[in-house]
Amino acid sequence: MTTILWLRRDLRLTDQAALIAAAQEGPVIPVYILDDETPKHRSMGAASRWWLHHSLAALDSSLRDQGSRLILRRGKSEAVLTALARETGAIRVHCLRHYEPWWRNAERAVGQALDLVCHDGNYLAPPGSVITGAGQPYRIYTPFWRALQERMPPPTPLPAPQGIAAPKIWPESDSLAEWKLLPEKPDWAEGFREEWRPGEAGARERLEDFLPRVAAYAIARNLPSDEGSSRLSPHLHFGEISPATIWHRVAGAEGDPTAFLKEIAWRDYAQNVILQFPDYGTRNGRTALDGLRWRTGTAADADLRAWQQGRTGYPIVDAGMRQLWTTGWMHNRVRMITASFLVKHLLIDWRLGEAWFWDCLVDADYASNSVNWQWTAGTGVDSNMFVRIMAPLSQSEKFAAGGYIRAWVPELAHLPDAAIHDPEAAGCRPDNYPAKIIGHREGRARALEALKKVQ
Ligand SMILES: Cc1cc2nc3c(=O)[nH]c(=O)nc-3n(C[C@H](O)[C@H](O)[C@H](O)COP(=O)(O)OP(=O)(O)OC[C@H]3O[C@@H](n4cnc5c(N)ncnc54)[C@H](O)[C@@H]3O)c2cc1C
Repeated sequence: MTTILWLRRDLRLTDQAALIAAAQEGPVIPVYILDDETPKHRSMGAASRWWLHHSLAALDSSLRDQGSRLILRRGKSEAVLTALARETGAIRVHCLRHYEPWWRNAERAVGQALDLVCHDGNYLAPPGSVITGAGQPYRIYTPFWRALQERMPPPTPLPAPQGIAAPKIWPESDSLAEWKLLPEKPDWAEGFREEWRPGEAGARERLEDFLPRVAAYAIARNLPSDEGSSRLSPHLHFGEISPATIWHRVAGAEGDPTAFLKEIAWRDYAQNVILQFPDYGTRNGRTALDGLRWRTGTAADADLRAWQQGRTGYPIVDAGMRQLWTTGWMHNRVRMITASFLVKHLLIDWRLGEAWFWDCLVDADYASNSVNWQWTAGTGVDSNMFVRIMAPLSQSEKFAAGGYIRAWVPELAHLPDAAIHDPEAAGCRPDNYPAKIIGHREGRARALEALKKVQ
C-alpha cells in the first residue's frame, strides 16, 4: 500500500515516527507543501524561508540516499494532499502532530477527507498531556516543569529507516529554486550562510559541538559574549532533530544537564500555552492590560525603526538587533533586553516587536515567540508584573556584554569595558553612533505612568 508522508516542521529521518510508520506499510511518497494559505498572516517570515530552502535541500538529499526523494507542492495543504492521494492511489497519510492553531484546523480538515494518522515526536511529551491532579493543563512554567520531569526520560529515539520503498512512478514535483525562498536583490543572507548549516546533519553537528559545554551552561548561557548556549533553536523549530534525541544525548554527557533540559522544557511549555490560548500571538494573556495606551504616530514609528535598525543609542540593544538582522538569531538574554526596551522604554505594543522577530528569526516559532514576548511584556499568563522594568545598561554590565557589543557595533569596538556599556555617560560617544533615543529614567517613568491609567 502506498502512503503519503506529510512533512512540515519535522524535516528529519531519525526519530521520525510518521516516517517509520509509513515505511512499514510499503512505498512512501514524502511531500512538503509550501502552504501560505493555511497560516494566513502567520505564513513564514523571510529568515525562516531562507532556512526552509536549505533544510528541504538537505532532506531531499538524505531521502535520495535511502532510495526515496522529496516531492514539493504548493497550495492549501488539504487540497494538495487530496489531489496527491487521487493521483497516486495512496489512501493513507502519516504526519507528526503540530499544535499551531492553523495546523490543528488543517489536520482536522485533512482527517475528514483522507485516512490521516498523526504521530507524536516533536516535543518531550505530547502538548496537552502534562496536566494537574485535577486534570487541567498548566498555565505556569515551574509546576509544568515539575510534572514534566515525572514523565521523563522521553522514549528512546527511533533510528532512521534503512531504505525507504519508492512508488512505481513518482508524482510530479515543483523545483525548489522556483519557490524563490532565498533573497536575491539584495542578498541579505551572507551572515546566515556563515553562521548556519540547516538540515539534520547540521543539527547533529551543533549538538555534538555543544556537549562539552553542557556543564558550564547554567552560567555561560547568560553571557552574550560567550558561546554558552547550544544554538539548536532553528534546528529544533524545523524538526531537524527531536528533543528526545537531545535529551538522551545530553543525559550521557559530562556535567549536570538539568539547567539545559529546563530550557528545552520551556519549548514544550510554550506549546501547552498556545493549546490553551490559540490566539496568544495577538491577544494579551492578562486582559487587565488590554486598555494600556501604547504609543503610536510619527515619533513612535521613528523609535520602532531605530530599534529595528539597532540605532537606539543603547549599545546592548543595538548589538542584539544587529545580530538578529545579520544572522537571523539573537542571544536569549539580549532577546529579553531588546524586547523589554521596546515594550517598556519605548512603550510600543509588544505585537509589533513580535512581528519583527517573526520575520527576522531563523527560529521564529509561533508558541515560543508569543510566550516569550508576552512574558517580557508583562501581559502573559506566566509573566512578571509590568512594573518589573529591565535596566538595559546595568544588564549589559552585569552580564559582561563588552565583547558582544564590540562584535556587533563596530563604531564602539575601540572602547574599553568601562565605557562600552554607556559611552554617552562616559563622555566618549563617537559621532557616528546615535545618542540615546530616550533616557532610562524617563522611559521607565513613562511606562509606569501608562500602567497607572489602566489600574
Ligand atoms: C522576546 C523573545 C522571543 C523569543 N522567540 C523565540 C522564537 O521565536 N523561537 C524560539 O525557539 N525561541 C524563542 N525565544 C527563546 C530563546 O531566546 C531561544 O530559544 C534561544 O535563545 C535559542 O538559542 P539556543 O538554541 O542557543 O538556546 P539554548 O539556551 O541552548 O536552549 C536550548 C533550546 O531550548 C529551547 N529554549 C530555550 N529557551 C527558551 C525559551 N525561553 N522559550 C522557549 N524555548 C526555549 C530552544 O528550543 C533552544 O534551542 C525567545 C525569547 C525571547 C525573550
